[in-house]
Amino acid sequence: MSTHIAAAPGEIAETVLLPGDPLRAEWIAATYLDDVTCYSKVRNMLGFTGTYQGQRVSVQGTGMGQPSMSIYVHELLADYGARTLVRVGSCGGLLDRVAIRDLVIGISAATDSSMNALRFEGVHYAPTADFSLVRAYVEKAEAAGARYHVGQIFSTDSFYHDRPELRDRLTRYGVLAVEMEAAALYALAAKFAARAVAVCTVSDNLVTGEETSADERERTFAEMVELALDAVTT
Ligand SMILES: O=P(O)(O)O[C@H]1O[C@H](CO)[C@@H](O)[C@H]1O
Ligand SMILES: O=c1cc[nH]c(=O)[nH]1
Repeated sequence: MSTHIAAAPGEIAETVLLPGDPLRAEWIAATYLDDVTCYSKVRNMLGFTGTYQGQRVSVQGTGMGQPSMSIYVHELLADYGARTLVRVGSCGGLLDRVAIRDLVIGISAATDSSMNALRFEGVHYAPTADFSLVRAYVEKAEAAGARYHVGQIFSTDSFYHDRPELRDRLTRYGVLAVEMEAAALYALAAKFAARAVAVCTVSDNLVTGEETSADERERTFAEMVELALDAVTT
Protein backbone atom coordinates (compact mmCIF):
# COMPACT_ATOMS: atom_id res chain seq x y z
CA MET A 1 0.00 0.00 0.00
CA SER A 2 1.03 3.64 -0.35
CA THR A 3 0.69 6.13 2.46
CA HIS A 4 -2.98 6.98 1.79
CA ILE A 5 -4.20 4.20 -0.53
CA ALA A 6 -4.50 0.61 0.67
CA ALA A 7 -4.23 -1.14 -2.70
CA ALA A 8 -1.75 -3.93 -3.40
CA PRO A 9 0.49 -3.52 -6.48
CA GLY A 10 -1.54 -4.17 -9.63
CA GLU A 11 -4.93 -3.56 -8.00
CA ILE A 12 -5.38 -0.13 -9.61
CA ALA A 13 -5.95 0.26 -13.35
CA GLU A 14 -3.87 2.55 -15.56
CA THR A 15 -7.03 4.57 -16.26
CA VAL A 16 -8.57 6.27 -13.22
CA LEU A 17 -11.67 8.43 -12.87
CA LEU A 18 -11.32 11.03 -10.11
CA PRO A 19 -14.44 12.41 -8.41
CA GLY A 20 -13.91 14.71 -5.44
CA ASP A 21 -16.63 12.95 -3.49
CA PRO A 22 -15.80 9.37 -2.41
CA LEU A 23 -19.51 8.49 -2.44
CA ARG A 24 -19.58 9.52 -6.10
CA ALA A 25 -16.72 7.06 -6.62
CA GLU A 26 -18.84 4.34 -5.00
CA TRP A 27 -21.86 5.29 -7.13
CA ILE A 28 -19.79 5.23 -10.35
CA ALA A 29 -18.35 1.82 -9.50
CA ALA A 30 -21.74 0.36 -8.56
CA THR A 31 -23.54 1.86 -11.57
CA TYR A 32 -21.07 1.38 -14.41
CA LEU A 33 -18.36 -1.17 -13.58
CA ASP A 34 -18.44 -4.98 -13.65
CA ASP A 35 -16.40 -7.28 -11.40
CA VAL A 36 -15.81 -4.44 -8.93
CA THR A 37 -13.43 -4.62 -5.98
CA CYS A 38 -12.96 -1.87 -3.41
CA TYR A 39 -9.18 -1.53 -3.05
CA SER A 40 -9.06 1.21 -0.41
CA LYS A 41 -11.15 2.62 2.40
CA VAL A 42 -8.36 4.60 4.09
CA ARG A 43 -9.94 7.76 5.59
CA ASN A 44 -13.14 6.72 3.76
CA MET A 45 -11.55 8.04 0.56
CA LEU A 46 -12.93 5.11 -1.41
CA GLY A 47 -11.23 3.55 -4.42
CA PHE A 48 -12.59 0.84 -6.73
CA THR A 49 -11.39 -1.16 -9.71
CA GLY A 50 -13.65 -2.94 -12.19
CA THR A 51 -14.21 -3.29 -15.90
CA TYR A 52 -16.16 -1.14 -18.33
CA GLN A 53 -16.95 -2.84 -21.62
CA GLY A 54 -14.18 -5.31 -20.87
CA GLN A 55 -11.49 -2.74 -20.03
CA ARG A 56 -10.04 -2.17 -16.57
CA VAL A 57 -10.91 1.15 -14.98
CA SER A 58 -10.47 2.47 -11.44
CA VAL A 59 -12.37 5.22 -9.64
CA GLN A 60 -10.68 7.07 -6.78
CA GLY A 61 -12.20 9.76 -4.55
CA THR A 62 -9.82 12.68 -4.09
CA GLY A 63 -11.51 14.98 -1.54
CA MET A 64 -11.92 18.71 -2.01
CA GLY A 65 -9.13 21.07 -3.02
CA GLN A 66 -5.69 20.76 -4.57
CA PRO A 67 -3.78 19.57 -1.46
CA SER A 68 -6.12 16.63 -0.89
CA MET A 69 -6.40 15.70 -4.57
CA SER A 70 -2.60 15.93 -4.97
CA ILE A 71 -1.99 13.33 -2.28
CA TYR A 72 -4.14 10.73 -4.05
CA VAL A 73 -3.01 11.61 -7.56
CA HIS A 74 0.68 11.62 -6.58
CA GLU A 75 0.34 8.14 -5.11
CA LEU A 76 -1.67 6.88 -8.11
CA LEU A 77 1.09 8.11 -10.44
CA ALA A 78 4.20 7.38 -8.38
CA ASP A 79 3.20 4.13 -6.66
CA TYR A 80 0.53 2.50 -8.84
CA GLY A 81 1.50 3.43 -12.41
CA ALA A 82 -1.65 5.35 -13.35
CA ARG A 83 -1.38 6.81 -16.87
CA THR A 84 -4.75 8.34 -17.73
CA LEU A 85 -6.66 10.48 -15.24
CA VAL A 86 -10.09 11.99 -15.76
CA ARG A 87 -11.46 14.24 -13.05
CA VAL A 88 -15.27 13.97 -12.99
CA GLY A 89 -16.32 16.88 -10.80
CA SER A 90 -18.83 19.62 -10.20
CA CYS A 91 -18.25 23.32 -10.89
CA GLY A 92 -19.88 26.73 -10.67
CA GLY A 93 -20.56 28.50 -13.97
CA LEU A 94 -18.90 31.94 -14.29
CA LEU A 95 -20.62 32.93 -17.55
CA ASP A 96 -24.37 33.27 -18.24
CA ARG A 97 -24.14 30.78 -21.06
CA VAL A 98 -22.48 28.11 -18.88
CA ALA A 99 -25.81 26.89 -17.58
CA ILE A 100 -26.57 24.41 -14.85
CA ARG A 101 -26.37 20.80 -16.09
CA ASP A 102 -23.92 21.76 -18.88
CA LEU A 103 -20.54 20.03 -19.10
CA VAL A 104 -17.30 22.02 -18.84
CA ILE A 105 -14.06 20.57 -20.21
CA GLY A 106 -11.11 22.46 -18.74
CA ILE A 107 -8.48 22.79 -21.44
CA SER A 108 -6.47 24.98 -19.05
CA ALA A 109 -6.78 25.99 -15.41
CA ALA A 110 -5.93 29.29 -13.74
CA THR A 111 -5.45 29.13 -10.00
CA ASP A 112 -5.07 31.21 -6.83
CA SER A 113 -3.30 28.29 -5.15
CA SER A 114 0.36 28.45 -4.15
CA MET A 115 1.00 24.82 -5.11
CA ASN A 116 2.12 25.45 -8.69
CA ALA A 117 3.65 28.82 -7.76
CA LEU A 118 5.96 27.06 -5.30
CA ARG A 119 6.63 24.22 -7.73
CA PHE A 120 7.76 26.58 -10.51
CA GLU A 121 9.38 29.32 -8.39
CA GLY A 122 8.11 32.44 -10.09
CA VAL A 123 7.28 31.02 -13.50
CA HIS A 124 3.57 31.44 -14.25
CA TYR A 125 3.07 27.85 -15.39
CA ALA A 126 -0.02 27.24 -17.56
CA PRO A 127 -1.67 24.02 -16.38
CA THR A 128 -3.06 22.37 -19.50
CA ALA A 129 -5.16 19.29 -20.17
CA ASP A 130 -3.99 16.46 -22.40
CA PHE A 131 -5.23 17.25 -25.90
CA SER A 132 -5.96 13.63 -26.86
CA LEU A 133 -8.27 13.32 -23.86
CA VAL A 134 -9.95 16.65 -24.59
CA ARG A 135 -10.52 15.57 -28.19
CA ALA A 136 -11.80 12.11 -27.21
CA TYR A 137 -14.22 13.63 -24.70
CA VAL A 138 -15.47 16.26 -27.14
CA GLU A 139 -16.08 13.60 -29.80
CA LYS A 140 -18.22 11.60 -27.36
CA ALA A 141 -20.07 14.72 -26.17
CA GLU A 142 -20.81 15.75 -29.78
CA ALA A 143 -22.04 12.28 -30.69
CA ALA A 144 -24.32 12.24 -27.64
CA GLY A 145 -25.70 15.72 -28.34
CA ALA A 146 -24.55 16.91 -24.90
CA ARG A 147 -24.36 20.60 -23.99
CA TYR A 148 -20.67 21.23 -23.38
CA HIS A 149 -18.07 24.03 -23.23
CA VAL A 150 -14.30 23.81 -23.71
CA GLY A 151 -12.03 26.49 -22.28
CA GLN A 152 -10.22 27.85 -19.26
CA ILE A 153 -11.45 27.05 -15.77
CA PHE A 154 -10.46 28.47 -12.38
CA SER A 155 -9.14 26.12 -9.67
CA THR A 156 -9.59 28.01 -6.43
CA ASP A 157 -8.39 27.20 -2.93
CA SER A 158 -11.38 29.03 -1.43
CA PHE A 159 -14.93 27.83 -1.97
CA TYR A 160 -16.04 30.81 0.15
CA HIS A 161 -14.00 33.58 -1.45
CA ASP A 162 -13.34 36.94 0.24
CA ARG A 163 -12.81 38.61 -3.14
CA PRO A 164 -15.99 38.49 -5.25
CA GLU A 165 -14.44 41.11 -7.56
CA LEU A 166 -11.85 38.50 -8.57
CA ARG A 167 -14.61 36.20 -9.78
CA ASP A 168 -16.16 39.12 -11.71
CA ARG A 169 -12.85 39.77 -13.45
CA LEU A 170 -12.49 36.11 -14.40
CA THR A 171 -16.01 36.29 -15.84
CA ARG A 172 -15.03 39.34 -17.90
CA TYR A 173 -12.02 37.45 -19.25
CA GLY A 174 -14.19 34.51 -20.34
CA VAL A 175 -13.18 31.91 -17.75
CA LEU A 176 -15.92 29.31 -17.93
CA ALA A 177 -16.27 27.95 -14.42
CA VAL A 178 -14.79 27.54 -10.97
CA GLU A 179 -13.80 24.29 -9.30
CA MET A 180 -10.99 23.34 -6.91
CA GLU A 181 -8.58 20.73 -8.34
CA ALA A 182 -7.70 20.90 -12.04
CA ALA A 183 -4.62 23.16 -11.93
CA ALA A 184 -2.65 20.87 -9.62
CA LEU A 185 -3.96 17.76 -11.40
CA TYR A 186 -2.58 18.99 -14.74
CA ALA A 187 0.81 19.85 -13.24
CA LEU A 188 1.11 16.47 -11.52
CA ALA A 189 0.16 14.58 -14.67
CA ALA A 190 2.83 16.53 -16.57
CA LYS A 191 5.43 15.73 -13.89
CA PHE A 192 4.82 12.00 -14.37
CA ALA A 193 4.36 12.20 -18.19
CA ALA A 194 0.78 10.99 -17.79
CA ARG A 195 -2.48 12.29 -19.34
CA ALA A 196 -5.17 14.22 -17.49
CA VAL A 197 -8.33 16.16 -18.15
CA ALA A 198 -10.92 17.68 -15.83
CA VAL A 199 -14.54 17.51 -16.83
CA CYS A 200 -17.17 19.05 -14.58
CA THR A 201 -20.94 19.26 -14.51
CA VAL A 202 -22.22 22.76 -13.74
CA SER A 203 -24.02 22.41 -10.39
CA ASP A 204 -24.65 26.14 -9.90
CA ASN A 205 -24.16 29.39 -11.77
CA LEU A 206 -22.51 32.21 -9.84
CA VAL A 207 -23.80 34.89 -12.22
CA THR A 208 -27.46 33.87 -12.49
CA GLY A 209 -27.76 32.21 -9.07
CA GLU A 210 -29.31 29.07 -10.57
CA GLU A 211 -28.68 25.78 -8.76
CA THR A 212 -29.39 22.14 -9.50
CA SER A 213 -31.32 19.97 -7.10
CA ALA A 214 -29.64 16.90 -5.64
CA ASP A 215 -31.76 14.74 -7.92
CA GLU A 216 -30.78 16.70 -11.04
CA ARG A 217 -27.12 16.58 -10.02
CA GLU A 218 -27.22 12.81 -9.95
CA ARG A 219 -28.71 12.62 -13.45
CA THR A 220 -26.31 15.14 -14.96
CA PHE A 221 -23.32 13.50 -13.26
CA ALA A 222 -24.44 10.34 -15.05
CA GLU A 223 -24.00 11.94 -18.48
CA MET A 224 -20.54 13.28 -17.54
CA VAL A 225 -19.39 9.89 -16.26
CA GLU A 226 -20.79 7.87 -19.17
CA LEU A 227 -19.00 10.13 -21.66
CA ALA A 228 -15.77 9.87 -19.63
CA LEU A 229 -15.91 6.09 -19.58
CA ASP A 230 -16.64 5.99 -23.32
CA ALA A 231 -13.81 8.44 -24.02
CA VAL A 232 -11.17 6.43 -22.15
CA THR A 233 -12.17 2.96 -23.27
CA THR A 234 -12.37 3.41 -27.05
O1 LIG B 1 -17.77 17.76 -6.90
P1 LIG B 1 -16.26 17.77 -6.71
O2 LIG B 1 -15.59 16.78 -7.61
O3 LIG B 1 -15.85 17.57 -5.28
O4 LIG B 1 -15.76 19.22 -7.19
C1 LIG B 1 -16.17 20.48 -6.67
O5 LIG B 1 -16.95 20.39 -5.49
C2 LIG B 1 -16.16 20.69 -4.33
C3 LIG B 1 -16.70 21.94 -3.66
O6 LIG B 1 -18.03 21.76 -3.29
C4 LIG B 1 -14.73 20.91 -4.82
O7 LIG B 1 -14.00 19.71 -4.72
C5 LIG B 1 -14.98 21.33 -6.25
O8 LIG B 1 -13.90 21.18 -7.12
O1 LIG C 1 -15.89 24.62 -6.51
C1 LIG C 1 -17.07 24.75 -6.81
C2 LIG C 1 -17.86 23.66 -7.21
C3 LIG C 1 -19.19 23.87 -7.53
N1 LIG C 1 -19.69 25.11 -7.45
C4 LIG C 1 -18.92 26.16 -7.08
O2 LIG C 1 -19.43 27.29 -7.01
N2 LIG C 1 -17.64 25.97 -6.76
